[in-house]
Amino acid sequence: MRRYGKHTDEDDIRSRPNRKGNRPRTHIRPKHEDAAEGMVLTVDRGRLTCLVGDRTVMAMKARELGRKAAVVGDRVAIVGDLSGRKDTLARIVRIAERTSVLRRTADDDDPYERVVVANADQLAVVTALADPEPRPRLIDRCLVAAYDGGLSPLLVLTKSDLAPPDKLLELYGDLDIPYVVTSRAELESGEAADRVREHLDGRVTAFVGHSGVGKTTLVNALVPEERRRTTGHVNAVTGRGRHTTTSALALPLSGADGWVIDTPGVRSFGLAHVDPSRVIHAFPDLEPGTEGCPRACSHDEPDCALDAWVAEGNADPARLYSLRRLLATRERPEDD
Ligand SMILES: Nc1nc2c(ncn2[C@@H]2O[C@H](COP(=O)(O)OP(=O)(O)OP(=O)(O)O)[C@@H](O)[C@H]2O)c(=O)[nH]1
Ligand SMILES: [Zn+2]
Repeated sequence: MRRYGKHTDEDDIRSRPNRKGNRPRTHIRPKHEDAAEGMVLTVDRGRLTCLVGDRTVMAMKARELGRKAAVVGDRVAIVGDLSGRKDTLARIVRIAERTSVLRRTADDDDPYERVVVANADQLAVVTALADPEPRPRLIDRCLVAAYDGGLSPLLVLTKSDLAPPDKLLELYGDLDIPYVVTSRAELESGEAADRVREHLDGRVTAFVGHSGVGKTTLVNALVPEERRRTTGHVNAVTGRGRHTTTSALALPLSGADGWVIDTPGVRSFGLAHVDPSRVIHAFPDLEPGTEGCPRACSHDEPDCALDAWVAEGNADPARLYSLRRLLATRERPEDD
């Protein structure tokens, strides 16, 4: 587990202007040097379920954190009652700097981004090949969110017993995204879980998908039996029914080292927050070609230097085409 930058939050506090001219509060504020490290597993109405060592501890955010919200996957410093006993409530006093952030906006006009998951290494985009029909635009939007937030994408194509994956795979071929195709028979034999697991070992993977694609079925095959989720079933971690939570939920991977973060089914994935310059980091073969771009280039406009640079033979035109297709998902309405 990563160490915490001890002074991050204290520095914020110190630099805050002392408007009322009274005693600076920093002198009386405890530094919490004895705080334990934990990871946020789920959030429900301001209550955060955290893993501290091998204990599950309920906590709330300390007032000194201000408006900064802790989300699933956050590494936190936690003080107070860490016994994990019923009806105890610890306090989260620091949130460590995040290595990645999966963000979404409720829709494209919504200026407020929500961090859905912190510190995930990978985003598994689960898509059914049929029933429901694949929605490439939604996949593209998830990929943009992954690239923007610093997660590497993984495509999981389910229900190959109902339709072949070829067309969809062709669409993503130039993006070089790792993928797994699964069927009902492979789910039943355990082979589906085994093949997906190979991509998850040693990593924290957030799973997203439209409702009905088989995400729950798959996640259940990847986590210990007592952690499995079913509709209407009470969740072992939160003690609440599945439908009462809108938060993501981190679950330990069984049979390998890693975490599976299940997220609520998405219908849309707002991208108002996306910065094209962060997306292009995921295209290292194209990035050098942006040197001649105008400032704050969207890389999807007439002055973009990438066209000429690619035409000179510096990179594969198919890659630029794929990048543009992804970037364009930010400008079009979501459901088509
Ligand atoms: N034919 C077929 N059906 C599958 C497969 N995987 C899952 N299903 C079925 O698809 C339906 C939806 O699966 P869920 O796992 O509940 O889907 P979900 O993505 O979690 O959807 P929500 O629960 O609505 O979020 C269920 O009836 C599953 O049995 C598959 O590989 N092939
Ligand atoms: Zn450009």
